Formats: sequence, structure tokens, C-alpha cells
Amino acid sequence: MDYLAGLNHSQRAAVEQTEGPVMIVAGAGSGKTRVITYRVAHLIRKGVDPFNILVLTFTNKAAKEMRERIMSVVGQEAKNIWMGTFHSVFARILRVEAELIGYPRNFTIYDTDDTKSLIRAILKEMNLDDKLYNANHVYGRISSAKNNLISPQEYNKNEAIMAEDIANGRPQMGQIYLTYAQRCYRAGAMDFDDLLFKTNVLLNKYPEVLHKYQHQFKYLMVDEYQDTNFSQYLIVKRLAAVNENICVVGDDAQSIYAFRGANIQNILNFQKDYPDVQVFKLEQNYRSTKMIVNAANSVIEKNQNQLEKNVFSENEDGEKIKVARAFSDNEEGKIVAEAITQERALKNLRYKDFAILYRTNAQSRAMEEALRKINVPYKLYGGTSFYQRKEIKDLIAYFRLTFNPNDEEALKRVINYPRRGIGDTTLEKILVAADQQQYRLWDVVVNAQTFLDGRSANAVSNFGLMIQSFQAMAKTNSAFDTAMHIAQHSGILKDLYEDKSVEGLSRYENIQELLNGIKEFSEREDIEEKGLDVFMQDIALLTNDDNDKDPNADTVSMMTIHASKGLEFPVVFIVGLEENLFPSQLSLNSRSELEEERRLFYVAVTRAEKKLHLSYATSRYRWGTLNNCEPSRFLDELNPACLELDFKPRSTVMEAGGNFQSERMAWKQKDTESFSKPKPKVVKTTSILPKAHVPTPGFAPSDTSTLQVGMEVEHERFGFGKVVNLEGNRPDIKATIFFKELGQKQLLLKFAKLRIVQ
Ligand SMILES: Nc1ncnc2c1ncn2[C@@H]1O[C@H](COP(=O)(O)OP(=O)(O)OP(=O)(O)O)[C@@H](O)[C@H]1O
Ligand SMILES: [Mg+2]
Repeated sequence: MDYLAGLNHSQRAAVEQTEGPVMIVAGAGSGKTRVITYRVAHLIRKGVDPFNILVLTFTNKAAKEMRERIMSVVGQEAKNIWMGTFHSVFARILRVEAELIGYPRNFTIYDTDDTKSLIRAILKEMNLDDKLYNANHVYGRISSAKNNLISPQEYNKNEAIMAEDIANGRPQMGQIYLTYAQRCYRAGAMDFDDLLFKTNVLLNKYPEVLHKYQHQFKYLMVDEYQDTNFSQYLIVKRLAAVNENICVVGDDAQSIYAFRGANIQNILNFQKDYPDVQVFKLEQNYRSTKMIVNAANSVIEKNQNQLEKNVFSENEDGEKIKVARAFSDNEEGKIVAEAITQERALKNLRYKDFAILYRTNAQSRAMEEALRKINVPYKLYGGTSFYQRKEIKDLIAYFRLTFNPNDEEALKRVINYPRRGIGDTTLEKILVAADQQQYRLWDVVVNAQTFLDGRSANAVSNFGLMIQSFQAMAKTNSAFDTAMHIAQHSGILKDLYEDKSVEGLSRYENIQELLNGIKEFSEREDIEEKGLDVFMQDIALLTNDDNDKDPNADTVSMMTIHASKGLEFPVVFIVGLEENLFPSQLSLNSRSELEEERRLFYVAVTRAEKKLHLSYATSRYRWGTLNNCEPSRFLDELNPACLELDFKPRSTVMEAGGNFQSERMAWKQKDTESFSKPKPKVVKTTSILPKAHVPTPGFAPSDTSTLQVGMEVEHERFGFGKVVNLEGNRPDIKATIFFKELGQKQLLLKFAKLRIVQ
């Protein structure tokens, strides 16, 4: 079979144009990612060694999916393609080359927490007001300097930058950046931005290294090119300079990361950088119905800054976009949850055909609660990663120290955890000693008897000896044996085991889960190097989506719009369409920021294949207080012919075909209207959800046909409970279960995920 048969004429032309610079700027759903996927398969079929292909994607998940598709065409060879996010690919290269730029190969990757904790420590040492020099703000400033390739030395020499900091009342920013960079260096650590910054340093300073990779990566492809920052842009440009076989795809209308330094100009300048570029246009949207494509076009045309594009669909006309109004965020959740259940039954869909998208993570609470109430299974994407949990980070800090004892954030984290008599004063003394003598903290630890006295010297030196024993252990033992040994001998396992609270138990189980993961890793047959150091390498770059145990599970997906980029779902709900939320309050000051919010809305709308639902609430809790909300201006901007209102408009103008503007006015004069729904009571709330249950490791639902009253069960989310009643006939048996944490609940057995405990 012709493996390129699944492409239209222009897509195929873009795939077959394998040589020279190629650019595809095209609207959402037009097959850009598909072109990259097929292009890689095509190259390999033509005889190109997968090792010579580099593909940069926006998420690890996207890379994984792409690799699987390519594998289905070319087979196992696809394993050798260099494919992943900028951060993961260049972290891998830096591991090989780090020593050239003065870093150990086992350098640590500082995650956001490590970075902020280091910044706070520096602010404290410099006696700076941490309100004025807010750690997040400082982090943002350093990050943006690095992404623009401004080193700390250049920063301090740059008069314009210094003047800006002085004008903002933060004259010490340059000094903070300098100290921060020195501390990272001393610790053998790179933060996320360093992975790109140091790659640039490496490629700039070492022509032979640049040369090596230029010749290795004969073909380069970049997806979502509109969201690359300057640092990423330059890496790609340098690597492609010899062969110029570079293909970038993107959509300027979907550029949504300007706040993180992404520069839409990169796509606009591509033609200047490569005058002989071949440009391909893709205009047909294969993803969505005509209705959705029309609605999306009607929104994005309101932006002044955009490239002309014509996007059309030849799919079915499709249903109108449903707009729902709720009187509170909780009611909005209820409307969404009920719509999912109904539509699923009516159209014979699966839960995984649905996605709920929101502007801010905080909005997930009301949605989650509503879904739980009627037993709709869901998965939250982009929440905190498993590897960000405290207990996991603690154990990993011991691993980090074992392989890089200079890792100061890891050292500070566990030097006295579990408690071993090294108090804050002693730690302070170690920090001061290191600073005064220009030593690394680790040097002070191993020479504790010189710097400290008495009991604390002994405690610190024993800590050092313990880490050294871990290092010796790691040299000759498997990843799992080493990890287990460290978990036991550091005292972490014992400390968690002794904590019998529910949280303590779940922390203990998480550690077990981590150890299980390491065991699986030790037993993998597809990789050669299986040491704990290899397992550790990219942990800081993982998100919870990468830790997805069961990607095929039938669950509703919930995520922010930012996280939904590149994805698609048959039915999409965009919730919280209210002024000051979406568009966000912070974006209302400038046109460019408002345009970015509009692009974000465009991204959200274009995720839907068959059906789109929009909703807003007229009141919502934010920061603990109840606020009145107005419908979002984006509702006005959609072509009204595409909309179907699910409620009786409050304004007569709107009812007569007017717009949400009039609905907003009517809302302002709300007293003149009568409400059918009761107003919510104003009460301050904290989360009313009980703590999420963490299923026992290896949780697998049992066959419930043998379930009897009196049995103990574990529910995936509700935790442990006892069956108190069973009623109805198969397959519609209802079980009443008394859950320890939640009390009594009735569940339909055919849907409930229960494990029979005994
Ligand atoms: N020629 C084609 N025939 C059939 N289906 C296609 C074709 N081209 C693309 N598709 C399908 O259309 C959908 C959108 O494609 P793809 O995700 O590659 O678009 P995209 O341009 O990358 O979108 P986005 O801008 O959202 O990233 C996918 O489901 C893809 O498989
Ligand atoms: Mg795509």
C-alpha cells in the first residue's frame, strides 16, 4: 500500500520536499503535525538513517505519539530517531558534552522549586526585601535574560537593562543573577533555561562539537514553531546551517507562549533567514465540522496581527455550538457533567471522547466535584507530577546527592531529613564556611571536623560518610538495589512507615511506587545502561502526563487550554467564558496581550472535532470571595449564526438576535429582570472536597459479579469501604457502599472501579 496515500496534494508535496528549507504556516487541524510524521517515515523509507533525524516537539507526549505512528510505518527503526522536546533532546546532548563547559556529566537539573528555593536563599543572604524582590519575579527576569542569551556578565554590563531595573526599584537584580549563576555552577546544576542557554554556549564556543551535530542531524523538523523562543531558534539555526534541511511547521494564530518568551517573529523571519525556502500552504481542516471552523475563523479575524490564511473544512456541517449560562461555578460543573452523560449515551460515545478546557487550573475544582458526584471518570492533565511530591523529592534528593554530591539544593533538603541532629544553626555555619572559603558545601561536609565542633561535627561527618557509602554502592549495584538501599539506610522508609496517618500511609505507598518504577526500569530489555544515574537523568523534565500509566483508559480529559495545544477531541467544553477570567484580567491592558488571549481562545475552539460547548457562570468564587461575572467578549466575537443558546437570554435585545454585549448590559441592570434560579448564598469556602484517595499500588478493578454485602472494597477514587446493600438485576446492579472517608454512596456496579479487598 502507498504509505503516503493518507495525504492530500499539498501535504504530500511538503512531505516529498525533503531537501532544503521548508516552511508550513497553516491553520489549526490542517495536518501540520501529520506532515512531520509522514515526512520522517518517508525519509526513513528513502534510506535515511533514523539517527540522522532530529524532531523537536512541544511536549513529550506529542513525541511519544509521533514515534508510535512512525513505528507503524517503518518498524522498530523508529526508536533511533532523535525526537522529543527541546529540553529533553538538549539535556541528552549536554550529558555527553557537559565536561567541556565545566559541568559534570551527572549534572543535576534544578526544577522550578529548586530554582526558587535557591533564589530565596540568595535574597536572604543579600538582605533584600522578598516582597520587592519576589522570587517568582526574579525567576522570570533571569529566565527571560537566559532565553535571550544574555549572560550574567552581559546583564551587568548592559546599561539599558540596569537602568530598567533601577527604574523598577530593583537595582540588585544583576547581582542576584550573577550569584544565582555562580551557585548553580558550583552545584553542578542547570535549571530549565540553562538546558537551552548552555547548549548555545556549547555550540558557540566549540566549533568541533557544533560540527559533529550539524553532520549528525542531516534532517531537522520543528513542530509548533510559532512558540519557540530566541534561544531555541538559535540552536535550530546553528544546527541546520550546514545541510539546511530544515522543516518548520506552525500557526501564527496559535502562538500562546509569549509570556514565556516565545517569539512569533521567528516564524515571520524564517523567509529572511532562508531566502530559498519552499513554502507550502495547507488550507483544508480535517479535524472539525464546518460549523466549528467557521466559528474559529470568525474569532481569529478580529486580531490585527496575523498572516492571511484561508481555512475551510469539507467535513459535515455539524451541530451548532451550544452556549450555557450557569449561576455559579458549581452549577456550571453540573451542567457540563450532565451534558457529558447525556451526550455519551445519546451518541454512543466513550468518556475519552470528551475534554473540558479552562483558562486557569483553579477552575478544575468545580468541574472535578461535579464529575465525581455522578461517577464520571476523568483525568486531570498538567497537575503536579508524581515526581513533585514531597516524599518523592526527598528520596530523589538522596539519589541526586549520590551522583552529584555538589548538588546544594539536594544537600540542603535532606541533610537533616530524617532528623539527625543537624539543626539550622549548623547548616548556617556550613553555608557561611563555604562562602567565606569559596568551598562547595560538600567540601565542608566531608571536612566537618575542621569547620565545626563537637556533636554537630560528628553528625555532619556521619552524613557525609553515609552519602559516600551510597556512592560506593551505586558503582557496582543495579538501579533497584541501590535505590532500595538508599531508601532504607537514609531512614526515609522508616520515617514514613512510622507515620500511621492516612497521608503518611499514602506517602509510604508513593515511595513504594517509585521503587516499583525503578525495578521495572532495571529489568527493561530495550536499553543498555540501566544504572540509577540513567533513571535519574530526565526526571526533572517529566510532567504528570508523561507518567501516564494507562493512556488508553476511558476517562474525560481535563486540562488548561495551554496544555491542549496540538490535541483533538470529538467533544470539547470550554468553560469559564467570563470577562476577567477569559480574557484574563491581566491581558486587558494592552492590545497585544488581548490578542494573545484571543489566540488562546482560537486554540481552544479548534480542538473540537464534532461538537463544541461553551459556558459561563454569572457568579464565581475567586480567592475565597463570590464575584459577579459578565459573559466574555469572546462570546460576542463568535459568528452568532454558529451559536445555539441553552438558556433564555436576560436581555430582550439578545433574544431578538442581539449579542452578548446587550446581555452584559442587561446583567448590569439585573434588578430589572427576574431570575428563575435562586441566587447562591455568599459563603466563604475552602475546598469542600475530601482528600483524593491514592489507590494502592497495582490497583486493578476486580470482577464484581461475586460481590456480596459485607465485603470490603477499595474504590479507585473514594478509597476503602464496606458493601452495605446490593439491589437490582444484572447488568444494572446498584451497590450501596459505606466509604470510610466519604460516607455512604450508591454506585452502578458496571461503571464503578472496585477492588475486592476481602
Ligand atoms: N489528508 C488527510 N486525510 C485524513 N485526515 C487527515 C489528513 N490530514 C490531516 N488529517 C487529520 O486531521 C487531524 C488534524 O491533523 P493535525 O493534528 O496534523 O493538524 P495540525 O495542523 O497539526 O493541527 P494543530 O494546529 O492543532 O496542531 C488529525 O486527526 C489528522 O489525522
Ligand atoms: Mg499539530
